[in-house]
Amino acid sequence: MADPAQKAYRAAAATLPRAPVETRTLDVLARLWRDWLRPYWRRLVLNLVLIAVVAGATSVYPLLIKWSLEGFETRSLDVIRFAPVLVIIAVTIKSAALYAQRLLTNAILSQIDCDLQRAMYGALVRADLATLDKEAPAATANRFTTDILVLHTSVEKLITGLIRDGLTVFGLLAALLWIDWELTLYALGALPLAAIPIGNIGRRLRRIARRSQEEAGQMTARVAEGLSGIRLSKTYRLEGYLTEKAGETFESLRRLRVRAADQRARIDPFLEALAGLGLAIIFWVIGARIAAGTNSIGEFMAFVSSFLIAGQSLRGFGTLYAEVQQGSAAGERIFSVLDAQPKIADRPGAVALPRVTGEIRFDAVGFDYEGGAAALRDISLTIPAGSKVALVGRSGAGKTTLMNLIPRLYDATSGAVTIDGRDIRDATLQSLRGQVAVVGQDAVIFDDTVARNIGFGDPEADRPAIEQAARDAQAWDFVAALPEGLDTQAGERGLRFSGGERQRLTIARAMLKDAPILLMDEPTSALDAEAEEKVRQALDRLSHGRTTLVIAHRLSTIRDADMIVAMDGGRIVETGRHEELLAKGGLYADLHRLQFREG
Ligand SMILES: Nc1ncnc2c1ncn2[C@@H]1O[C@H](COP(=O)(O)OP(=O)(O)OP(=O)(O)O)[C@@H](O)[C@H]1O
Repeated sequence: MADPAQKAYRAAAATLPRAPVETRTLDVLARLWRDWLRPYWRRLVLNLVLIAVVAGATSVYPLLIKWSLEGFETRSLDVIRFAPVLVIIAVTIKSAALYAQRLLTNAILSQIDCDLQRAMYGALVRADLATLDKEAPAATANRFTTDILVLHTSVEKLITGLIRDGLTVFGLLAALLWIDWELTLYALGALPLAAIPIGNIGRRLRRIARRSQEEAGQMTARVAEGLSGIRLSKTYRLEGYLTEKAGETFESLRRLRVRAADQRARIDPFLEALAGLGLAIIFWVIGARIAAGTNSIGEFMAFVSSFLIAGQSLRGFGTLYAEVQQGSAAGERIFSVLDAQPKIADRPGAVALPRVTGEIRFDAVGFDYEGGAAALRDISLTIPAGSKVALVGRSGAGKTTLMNLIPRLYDATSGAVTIDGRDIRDATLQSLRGQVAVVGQDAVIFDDTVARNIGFGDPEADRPAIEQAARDAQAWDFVAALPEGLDTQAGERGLRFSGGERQRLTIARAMLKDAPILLMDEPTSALDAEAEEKVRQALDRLSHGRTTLVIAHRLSTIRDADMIVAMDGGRIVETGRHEELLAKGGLYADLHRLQFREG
């Protein structure tokens, strides 16, 4: 494994692949509509109808008032009897429609949130490790909450605002044109010019929104990182350091928020000024016309009041525009997750690998991490079927990287890896990974029952097979003692078990998988002597008859290996059995001396 600090640094330094920086807002909206909103078009239409009902009921109020007042004056019995009833009906209709509309909008949008989250999670768990490495997991998780929320809010406002303000603006515009088309053109002549500054503000807002979302991801990552390492941090008295580090991201997020607010705040006054300019033009033209006796004051009043109301709705549009820019930045980040195409996938014509004997060959293999230095160079190595091979070397030598190539967690940059003489890139991923079992230092236990946790090794295994695997892995003694045996919940990250117990559960899982190739990152190095002995027995049993590749941290455990491969700086520097390598006096002998002295 690479140094966690380095990993964290790399994660902090980059993010998941970004969409081409200037994807147009319209493209994002079009995609949102095409792929995510359109399936719900019927409900959306119903939503529009409800918005229209609300608007209709609202416009009935003034009519009702006018009718009632007139009726009251003439003491019309009809009016006196029915006016209150009609008011109640109108209010009831409006309230019901309003409630239904809000509910429906949120039901549609929540459904879309859920669809997007599902798709994003699916894309992420299928993504290549090389892609996932680029962002801290907590920052990626943030896309499921913050980005989704920003998109949700912006689409919600878009749906209601576009209809409400759009209808008002177009209605009033038609009225203005009808009252006096010439004056309308004069008054709105400057409007197209507004597109330039508003467009600029929009672009800036989007950039800021994108950076804010990235920063929010960093913030979540920092908080999560700090809390997950809190035990260690406390013993090193790192509270001050952590608070300061996290404070930096809070601060840069604050700065971005202020900048966004600054840009948003410019839109309203700008449109207000533009409306003022229009009004000045109206005054000027009308003034001239009144002086010439071609217009009356009455015409002037109607025009001006409609113009002012239209101006208000136009400002509503401005706010909406800002909102949409932010939503589209969030949409872009969401889509970039969906678009991360795994490079490690089945080739056309890939065939299912039949059960292998397990001979593994590395043929002049080189590997570079994206943006990193060469991690493996010119590796040529044959691991005979059924043998036990140990990888040793200093930290960072490339042992984990080499192992990761076998189940194609990464693909070699050059050269080839073959199993039973077949290039692993020609086999289907499923059949390849089905033949490889992995037991690592961190025993991964999911928050499910013990039986399920073991059963992941072979989804078709029945209870007796699971029980047998637990016995073979020396896990039965503690599993049987659990309150509900195999059906006991393992708890989050398997926290109810000790390190050694967790290891034995993962060994049981590997037992059940019964794969011909076993990869181990020496899982006993973190255990105490007693736990280690049990795990070791289980591992011996597990590795029996399989091609076993083990990363050895304690050299005492690999004296019996068929071959020891010593690595340094991404290369193999020597291979041989324990005694041979000791006699040779090279890297292995050095490492051995070092451990012996420490021991
Ligand atoms: N995801 C990654 N992205 C970029 N570089 C990486 C990544 N993982 C490892 N490296 C680098 O590749 C080199 C080999 O790392 P690797 O994890 O294979 O070493 P290792 O021998 O397993 O070390 P250790 O014994 O400490 O686990 C190191 O220089 C490491 O920093």
